[in-house]
Amino acid sequence: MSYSAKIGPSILSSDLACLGSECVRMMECGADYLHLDVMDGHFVPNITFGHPMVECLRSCVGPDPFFDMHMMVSRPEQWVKPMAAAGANQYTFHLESTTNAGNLIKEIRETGMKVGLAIKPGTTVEELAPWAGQIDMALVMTVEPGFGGQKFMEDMMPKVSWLRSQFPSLDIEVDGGVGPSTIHKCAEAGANMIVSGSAVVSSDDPRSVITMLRTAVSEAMQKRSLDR
Ligand SMILES: O=C(CO)[C@@H](O)[C@H](O)COP(=O)(O)O
Ligand SMILES: [Fe+2]
Repeated sequence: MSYSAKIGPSILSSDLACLGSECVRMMECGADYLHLDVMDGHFVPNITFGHPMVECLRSCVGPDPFFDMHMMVSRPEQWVKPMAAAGANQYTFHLESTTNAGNLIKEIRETGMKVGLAIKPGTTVEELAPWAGQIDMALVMTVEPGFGGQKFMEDMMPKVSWLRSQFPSLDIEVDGGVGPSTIHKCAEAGANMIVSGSAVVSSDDPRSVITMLRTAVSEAMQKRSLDR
């Protein structure tokens, strides 16, 4: 097993006027990485921020925190180089947003960033499967992308279980409505990278929530390895 349990707060739910200090706070509370949601108002019905903000966040937090860019945009090809230059570490694009995933994967790799591939709830995991050998991470959305604070879609868990059974060492991320009450489903299905927005950011004790989420994933991983 080459993957590990990692918790990445989504800062979309934080006070957007204080994004830099919110990123620092999340890292101080034990986050393993930061999940940055980029929305263009076209691929999804909401707008967030782009590479100039990412560049500012990078200067604010320093070189170490890993930035997982969740690119909810219609033309993901357009932002690969700007995001790499701004300090992004992983470029996670949506399979639904491109007609040439193979070329995009190559372009992302050429910048030195890692490659993430996301699917919306209506996209089957079989459509993602042909690319699984070429990516670093698969993101199974557990809400319709666009907004934080939505209800977790448990019916996405068979996608995660299937991916884990087919690709035992792939990083598998879940995103949307994940928190203490839904983490066990994700962990049992085999997700190891956990995005959590409102449950972490709005908590009075984000450190405890992050620790709880990581423990749930680690215990499920241990159980899977004993069962084998
Ligand atoms: O990409 C998205 C939404 O489109 C997510 O990253 C959410 O921002 C996560 O927030 P919660 O659902 O955990 O509150
Ligand atoms: Fe996201």
